[in-house]
Amino acid sequence: MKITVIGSGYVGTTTAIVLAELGHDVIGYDIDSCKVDKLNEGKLPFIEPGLDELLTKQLKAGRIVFTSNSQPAIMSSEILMISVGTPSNLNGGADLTYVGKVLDAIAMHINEPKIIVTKSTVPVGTNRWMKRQLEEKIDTNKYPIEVISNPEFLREGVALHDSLNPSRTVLGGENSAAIEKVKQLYATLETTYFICNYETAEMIKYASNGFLATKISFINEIARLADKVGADIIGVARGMGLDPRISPHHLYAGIGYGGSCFPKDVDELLHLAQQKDANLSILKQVKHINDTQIDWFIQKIESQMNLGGKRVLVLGVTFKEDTDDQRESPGIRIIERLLVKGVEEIRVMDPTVTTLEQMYWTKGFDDSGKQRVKIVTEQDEAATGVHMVLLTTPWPQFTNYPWKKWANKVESAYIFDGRNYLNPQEMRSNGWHYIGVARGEQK
Ligand SMILES: NC(=O)c1ccc[n+]([C@@H]2O[C@H](COP(=O)([O-])OP(=O)(O)OC[C@H]3O[C@@H](n4cnc5c(N)ncnc54)[C@H](O)[C@@H]3O)[C@@H](O)[C@H]2O)c1
Ligand SMILES: O=c1ccn([C@@H]2O[C@H](COP(=O)(O)OP(=O)(O)O[C@H]3O[C@H](CO)[C@@H](O)[C@H](O)[C@H]3O)[C@@H](O)[C@H]2O)c(=O)[nH]1
Repeated sequence: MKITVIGSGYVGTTTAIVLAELGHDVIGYDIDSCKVDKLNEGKLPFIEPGLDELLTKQLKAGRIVFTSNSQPAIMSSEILMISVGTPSNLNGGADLTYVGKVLDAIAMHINEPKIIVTKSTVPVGTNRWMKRQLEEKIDTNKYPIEVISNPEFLREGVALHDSLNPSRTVLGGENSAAIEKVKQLYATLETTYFICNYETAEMIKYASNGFLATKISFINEIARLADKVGADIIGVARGMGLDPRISPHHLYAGIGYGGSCFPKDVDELLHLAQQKDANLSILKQVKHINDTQIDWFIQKIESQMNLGGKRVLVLGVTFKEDTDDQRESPGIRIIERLLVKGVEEIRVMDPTVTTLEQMYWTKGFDDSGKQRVKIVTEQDEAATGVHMVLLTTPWPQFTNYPWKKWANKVESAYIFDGRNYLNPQEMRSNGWHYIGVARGEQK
């Protein structure tokens, strides 16, 4: 089948490449011509393990091409899959500007009947609204259109695995022929289809993210108590997770969830609840716990030493490992907090960052603040003279860092492991004072 994937970001690029891998003819369309040029040269505009090899393979096979020209992108395919961003508005609701622009482009270039598939995460009610918008803009007697909601559940860092092995394929819509056609896109994948109406499909996506965020905030709150009573939160989560009704997944305590999805999707759910006069009291708490988990971690550091005037090595600025995505990253939030606390110098190590310009600042720190931040790429001298090391992203590389050697070069050998990633015994035997998130230190 011929498909145009609109938006070549993390989701759109992955989806386009995977659809090509499934044997379809794919056009990736994005308004960002730099991104498009890169992709046509076989270079990914972001880091996602395994995806670059597949991109090269599919470009060579001629099954995929990228364009920033909307006209051929829309005219060439019967199926148009939307995967543009839906970031948060200031009021917490999702911003549908990009989706609206796509609808305008479709209306402008429509030349045949089309099925519009919504992969972007859009608020409940949006697919129905999209259909109405298109029906207003297009002569649907001449060019009938159908809209199908097909929310995406991939995780960054393992996007290829998740796309090739979907936990489920949710299809929301009103036209069974169009739903059948979308099912054919995935015919060679093993998946369970869940067919429902628009609102149910949209709600499944938000409720799934809300629930996963709830698991994380739940375990983080339990960690705060575990920390006071000397229980090891890793053991607690493992023991809980042995019950298949609980499961061990998304039950790792740390410095809170980040990324472009959980924070924004929890906000949108809360926004919708407010509009509809419903009280999502659990999710309010989930957000609150996540927002304050970094305060809790900073307090833990300050219970050991003052931050003012200290030199700190921060390991990790991406919101999780195996991605270069820093959106809503807890590591960045910690750096911003350290600057406010008056640390003298912050050294940052992250496998995806080599210059300060690559850091995704959120609070608009002035240059004097940023002057206290240095990107370090060489392991050897990274820890020389620092008062503490903070691990903020669980990059596998960090376990192999020269911890023993570093312990002899630091001003004081304190490691605060915000992801419970390192082995406390090993770190202690390497000469470090190890403090994790509720790792069973006796009070
Ligand atoms: N990132 C994830 O892990 C993930 C997973 C599941 C669902 N989602 C959802 O998928 C959507 C996309 O997320 P993302 O992380 O890929 O976003 P992204 O910001 O990485 O990519 C969005 C892309 O859309 C392009 N774009 C914007 N307006 C356009 C237009 N009018 N025409 C064509 N292209 C346009 C942008 O240039 C950008 O390249 C969001 O709704 C998100 O919530 C994301
Ligand atoms: O037990 C856990 C699991 C995750 N995290 C953190 O939570 C955030 C999100 O992690 P993860 O869910 O692995 O990554 P995302 O790529 O944001 O994927 C989520 O958001 C996507 C966008 O909606 C969905 O498609 C996915 O199903 C959903 O897992 C990251 O900061 C993680 O470090 C924890 O703190 N503890």
